Amino acid sequence: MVEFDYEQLVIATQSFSPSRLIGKGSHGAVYQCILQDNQVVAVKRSSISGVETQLDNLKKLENEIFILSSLRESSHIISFLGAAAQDTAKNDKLLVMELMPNGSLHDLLHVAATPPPWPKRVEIAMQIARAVQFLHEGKPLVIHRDIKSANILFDSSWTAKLADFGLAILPAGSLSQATQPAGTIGYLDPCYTAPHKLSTKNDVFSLGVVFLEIISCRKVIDVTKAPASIVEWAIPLVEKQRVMEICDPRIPFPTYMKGMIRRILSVASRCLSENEDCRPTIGEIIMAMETCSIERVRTISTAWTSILHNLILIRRRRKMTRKCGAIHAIHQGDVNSDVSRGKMLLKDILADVTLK
Ligand SMILES: Nc1ncnc2c1ncn2[C@@H]1O[C@H](COP(=O)(O)OP(=O)(O)OP(=O)(O)O)[C@@H](O)[C@H]1O
Repeated sequence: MVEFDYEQLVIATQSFSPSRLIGKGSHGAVYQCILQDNQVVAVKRSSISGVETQLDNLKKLENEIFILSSLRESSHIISFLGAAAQDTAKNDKLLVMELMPNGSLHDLLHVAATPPPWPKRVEIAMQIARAVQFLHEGKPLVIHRDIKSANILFDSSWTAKLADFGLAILPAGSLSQATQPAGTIGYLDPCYTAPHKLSTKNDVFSLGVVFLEIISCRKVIDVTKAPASIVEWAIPLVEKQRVMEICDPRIPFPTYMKGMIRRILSVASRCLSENEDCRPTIGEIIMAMETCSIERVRTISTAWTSILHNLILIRRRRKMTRKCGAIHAIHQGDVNSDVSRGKMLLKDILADVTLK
């Protein structure tokens, strides 16, 4: 793990100046930081209010540093660049990570003026599923415990990456047996009621909620609506096959995407099953989503092949008609016809025949 110099980071964030503040969460604040080599990164510092909460926040940040430093590089997980510790007794720590300049999925869905187009939504859903697959199928196995749209951030090329590993846990570690359930209301698995109920299916539940949020653009808890919970609202509609009512009505729906959206909603409803054993594993989720995109590509490529085939046929027919016209002209000895052109076309025909 790269150890940064704490004092250098203080200078590079202009002493955690409000002008460098990107955002604040319940446990920490993130600042834009310009390193000596002019690289622009993000630095997370734990919140420093109240002695007890300060310790809690520091523990959460230390946990995030520990988890991120145990992971390999992944294109779907925020890149960890290193950490810094204050060398005096003040016990302050900093996490250095890649800067995600395009905000969060939460803001894209609920704050941005223009809703994301359907193909982009499908792409984002796939990228998040891949992030979870990396955690659940990788070594070490990691359970994130706080998958939500606010923790999915976009890099400069609008690739979605999973961030905020403050609550993440390595189930193989001794800590996991004692760790109390945690997460965010609206995304938290109702089955996760005691430490021993920790499982990858907790993340699968949260992923299902995020899928519903991407397709509907509805907030996960919206007290102005009945039912307020996105899960209670959407699942009965999926069960009654009224899936189109869940889709965000603000932008036109391309017909060719219908199958894929249906598939995502059906996967979401399985992720949200009350019985954890009925929920799919992340491998099954990816397989279901990939099968559908392969089917889509196949449909599109079949359509393209038939369009190209028809174009070739039309061109051939036109060419043949012109050639026959020329032969006819030569045979008839029509003085008005361009005999030399006819001869040239005849040469073409002979060349064609030779080639065939
Ligand atoms: N690498 C990053 N690049 C840009 N912005 C980031 C980055 N990491 C976090 N942020 C933003 O900083 C803010 C606070 O970050 P974060 O949510 O991780 O803090 P937290 O206190 O751990 O969160 P929570 O309230 O979920 O516990 C959020 O608005 C988030 O979008």
